[in-house]
Amino acid sequence: MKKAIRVVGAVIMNEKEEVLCALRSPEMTLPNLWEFPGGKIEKSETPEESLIREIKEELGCTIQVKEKVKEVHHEYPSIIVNLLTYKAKIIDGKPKAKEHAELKWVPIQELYTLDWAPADVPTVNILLADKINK
Ligand SMILES: Nc1nc2c([nH]c(=O)n2[C@H]2C[C@H](O)[C@@H](COP(=O)(O)OP(=O)(O)OP(=O)(O)O)O2)c(=O)[nH]1
Repeated sequence: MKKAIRVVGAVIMNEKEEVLCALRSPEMTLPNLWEFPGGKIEKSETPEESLIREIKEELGCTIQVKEKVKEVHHEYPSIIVNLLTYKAKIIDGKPKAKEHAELKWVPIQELYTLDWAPADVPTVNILLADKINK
């Protein structure tokens, strides 16, 4: 049976309504695909606590976690990922790519131009739809 993991991802937005997108490095699983920075939820943590910890580890900054965007159940060839995404904003520090190949701020309407990890596509679609309906 495939292993299932619970993962959180941060939709970090700035005052220009750009989203901080992170490129997975060639050495990671799902190499060279864009994702929302974050990672696996540890047993003792709430999703919000995991997200704050992961962002500190991966980007070296502190975030405030806001509302949930989407919960996605995605089956990859060797693993099942339950991805929870939350909106977030940076409250301390400047993001640096400690583990990712690249970070970039992308306007919401251009998010579809990136090559996303498949589990992230529903969240991208919600962000795009919200932008269009505003
Ligand atoms: N952090 C994050 N992971 C995602 C996203 N979308 C997606 O499918 N994933 C997958 C990639 C990984 O298999 C898993 C996240 O675990 P992780 O971030 O702790 O994994 P990792 O790359 O450090 O470790 P590994 O899986 O390479 O062993 O979820 C996303 O938007 N953010």
